[in-house]
Amino acid sequence: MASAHTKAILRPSAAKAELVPLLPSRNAASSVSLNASWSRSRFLGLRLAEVPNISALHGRRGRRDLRIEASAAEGARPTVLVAEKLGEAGLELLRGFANVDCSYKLSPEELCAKISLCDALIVRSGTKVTREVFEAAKGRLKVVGRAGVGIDNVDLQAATEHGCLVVNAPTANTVAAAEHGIALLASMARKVAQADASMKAGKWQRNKYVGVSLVGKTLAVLGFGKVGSEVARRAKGLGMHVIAHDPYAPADRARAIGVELVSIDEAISTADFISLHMPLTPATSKLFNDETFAKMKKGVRIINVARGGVIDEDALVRALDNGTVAQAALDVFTEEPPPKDSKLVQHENVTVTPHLGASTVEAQEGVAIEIAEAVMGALKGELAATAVNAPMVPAEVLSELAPYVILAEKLGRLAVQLVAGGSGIKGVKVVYTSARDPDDLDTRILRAMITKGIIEPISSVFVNIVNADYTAKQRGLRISEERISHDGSPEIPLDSIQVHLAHLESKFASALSDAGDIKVEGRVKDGIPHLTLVGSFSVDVSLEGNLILCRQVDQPGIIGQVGRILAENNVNINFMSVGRTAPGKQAIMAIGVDEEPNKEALKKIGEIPAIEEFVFLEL
Ligand SMILES: NC(=O)C1=CN([C@@H]2O[C@H](COP(=O)(O)OP(=O)(O)OC[C@H]3O[C@@H](n4cnc5c(N)ncnc54)[C@H](O)[C@@H]3O)[C@@H](O)[C@H]2O)C=CC1
Ligand SMILES: O=C(O)C(=O)COP(=O)(O)O
Repeated sequence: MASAHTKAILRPSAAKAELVPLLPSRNAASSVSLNASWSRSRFLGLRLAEVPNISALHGRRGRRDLRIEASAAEGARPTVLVAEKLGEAGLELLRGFANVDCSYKLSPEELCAKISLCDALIVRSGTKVTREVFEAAKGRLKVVGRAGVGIDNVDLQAATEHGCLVVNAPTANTVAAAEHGIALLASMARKVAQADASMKAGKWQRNKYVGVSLVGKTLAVLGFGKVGSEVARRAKGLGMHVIAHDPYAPADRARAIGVELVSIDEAISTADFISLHMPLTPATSKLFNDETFAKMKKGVRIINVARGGVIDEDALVRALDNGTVAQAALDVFTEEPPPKDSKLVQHENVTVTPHLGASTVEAQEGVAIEIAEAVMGALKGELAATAVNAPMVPAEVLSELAPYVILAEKLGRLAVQLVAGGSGIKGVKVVYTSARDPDDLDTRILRAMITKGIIEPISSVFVNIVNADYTAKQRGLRISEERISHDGSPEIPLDSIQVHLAHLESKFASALSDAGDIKVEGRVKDGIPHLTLVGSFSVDVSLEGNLILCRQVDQPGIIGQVGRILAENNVNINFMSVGRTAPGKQAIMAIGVDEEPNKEALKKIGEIPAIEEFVFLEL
């Protein structure tokens, strides 16, 4: 923590002064979420552990949160709780790396009781990973792996607030789900399940089970993502006319398959068959209700292999009873398993399967391997390609930004240590100077690190790339970003990063800019982060070890006096630079030191007559 002295208000006791907490209290409720998005799973991910010091981004809280990486390195294995059946190939991979506890069918209470002993949790759709689970984890749970696509059973907001990464396995069961959709489509049209049950009951009812043909019929695919587009492709092979509705799907992908993207009203009012393939979100919950059924073509047939909650099930029963919907084929239900006396399940025009979309041998092996790799990667400090609640930055971008990531955190740490007691930080402005096109510079990871640098020294929360934006918002910390274009080479991502803390008193008055902000600026030189500006004084000191900033009247001998005091206390100087306004006027001396000087040494530096103020800062 910073210590600060000024000649005017020299307070030796301030050598370990507490910094002012950010406002409002960190317990304040907030509804902010960090870029959680369903479509994120399509982006490339980061491999944090491959970049020096970047693993600190994930799950670090001082020494305690280095635990997972340290434990992997030291042979103390992390513990992975597998709460639902997972393919053997995935379990084998996990066992090579972690202690694997396969405990299926845990009650919510049992899950909460176990979770504080686990570093990772793997689930399918049958386990609700609620806020209570994250709270019960007491900070140990670092990653939740969803062995499948839908993450509506994981409280993403709570995961983000707890800095817990959520990863899924978004691709391995796509074909299985699409094939199941087609299986339900065909078997519903030909009443296969009903005819089968009738024969097994000893009957031979050829007239009762007359079906409808698929060829030439219109199928509306709602949700034209991975599964939806595979269903569309297969339905075209069956000779169907396929249209699709998806507000976010690219038109060229639809065109490539020969599918027309239409409005939801057009889709549901013209289709003979409707197949649902969107996620369950607040926007899609009960999207199919009395009103939507009323707009459908009479006798429409509906297939749902997505999520039960997308349909108002009572409304579907009414639509089946009044003939608006001729048939439905459902793999998913609002409540799973549905109540035994569910009218929907029992309805003679409804074909049901118990959430089997992903249940093929091949898909389950694939999903198990996909999620095991994602979870292991996350535990090693890598951010998986399938992270759902963290910004995705391609590996090559991350590797290029690596020294700037370190610089960003150090500038945040420096700036916050310059704040004088009494004033809470509210506004942070980050200014990036770069020759790059703004679209070609992803600053989210830098912003996360500046946030980490500002918040961690003054609080007990740990900040990582998952919860940085959330934590900042929760604490009332507004972080704005500005770009200044620069004439250098676009090969270099950034020329400089400036961190401004708005209108605060500083322990080191020289750190205030003309605008009255605490201002520090850094650059990367030969791959090493340097501090290059404090307030309006240019300095140049590598950001390693710790830092002493002194302001003095420019005159001979000061460097020698400070150097001698440090040497007498066995404090090694690793870098030194002096920035002055003009010869003989005020100067700032920035001294990089490997060790922390003791109070006595700091006091002696403060007593050098020419030194007007100084501050010791931990990097
Ligand atoms: N029954 C089962 O066992 C399985 C079910 N699923 C479910 O299938 C669904 C689709 O999975 P994927 O295709 O892998 O996901 P995806 O993310 O690739 O596709 C979902 C698509 O839905 C679209 N969408 C979002 N909101 C929409 C709205 N209001 N209207 C229309 N489209 C909207 C998105 O833009 C996206 O293109 C998910 O709900 C998933 O949980 C997936 C695999 C197996
Ligand atoms: O992947 C999905 O979204 C699924 O619905 C599959 O669920 P499951 O893993 O079979 O419980």
